[in-house]
Amino acid sequence: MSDAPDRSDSGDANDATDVDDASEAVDVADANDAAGPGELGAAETVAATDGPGDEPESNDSAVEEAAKHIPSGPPSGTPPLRVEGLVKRFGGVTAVDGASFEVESGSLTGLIGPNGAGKSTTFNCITGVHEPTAGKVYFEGEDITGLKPYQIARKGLVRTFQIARELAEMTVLENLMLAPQGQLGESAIRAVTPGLRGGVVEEETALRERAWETLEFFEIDHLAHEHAGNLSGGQRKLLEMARALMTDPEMVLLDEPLAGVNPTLEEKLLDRVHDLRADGYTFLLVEHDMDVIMNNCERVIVMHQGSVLAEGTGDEIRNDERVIEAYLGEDL
Ligand SMILES: Nc1ncnc2c1ncn2[C@@H]1O[C@H](COP(=O)(O)OP(=O)(O)OP(=O)(O)O)[C@@H](O)[C@H]1O
Repeated sequence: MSDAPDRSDSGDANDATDVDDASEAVDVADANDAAGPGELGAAETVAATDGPGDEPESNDSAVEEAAKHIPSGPPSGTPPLRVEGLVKRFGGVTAVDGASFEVESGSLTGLIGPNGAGKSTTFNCITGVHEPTAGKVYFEGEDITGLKPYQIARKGLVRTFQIARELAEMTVLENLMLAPQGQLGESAIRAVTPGLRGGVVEEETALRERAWETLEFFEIDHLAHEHAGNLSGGQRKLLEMARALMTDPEMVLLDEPLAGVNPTLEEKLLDRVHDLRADGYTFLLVEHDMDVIMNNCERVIVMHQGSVLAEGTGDEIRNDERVIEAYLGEDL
């Protein structure tokens, strides 16, 4: 592993052979094992961009210029996410039982609750992994209930996914290059066009530049040619977030992004989240570490037994009798 990132694609052709498997993995119901929305339809993209001799058309000044635009940031406006009366039943188990809440634009909102409260199922219903039994999910005012994960991702609402086995066998750069064809946001394309071929640039080139910028933003560019499976737990988390950011989303859902991450990388990851948030991105964060939630989220939603028990600032939540009771004396 070299510290100086090699911007050529040194990954051999075999590295891309599992892409079809990765794409198929998206259909797996268990989100934790599934590849993220970023892989959909990406097979040709990788095949087309990873051949030997396919050197990136580097233009340092353009890349520097582009880096200033990362992240390019979404427009601000009304609450981007609204969940209304969400219900999800699995047979006789009611995992989510009428949850309703809003996430404000540009906020870092925490979603907490005791084990089994319904947080992950809510995430899965919002992002299309599960179809809700009842209720509605609105994104930017649009009803997205029941849409497929890739359709929701295309609208700018993405989540992080654990790096699946197939993706672990690919390099870090390839993982980012798996952003879906035609799904790179227009602002992402604009961000890499200044000075390049008079403004006419192929999406493939934009995708590569975007991948490098994103790696640099997360400070994992030195790992570009490393197989994802060789990364530490914390580096993987950075990669997972980098992959989510590749499509220039407006809102990112983070499901325990700090699990197993050492304090140094945890700080780096949170710093990046705050940077992105300052640029207008909206985050909804599920995290068991209360200190992380209380120190970083300006708003906290507490779920209990499938519905929303309380909402407020960290201090309000910490002192809410109902919340204290729900956690049965656990430290808040
Ligand atoms: N696929 C499923 N089939 C049956 N029951 C499920 C399924 N997924 C979740 N549940 C149940 O739904 C309830 C809510 O689970 P969920 O994972 O959403 O809670 P959570 O708040 O994310 O919990 P944790 O913090 O422990 O991850 C639990 O009782 C769980 O056992």
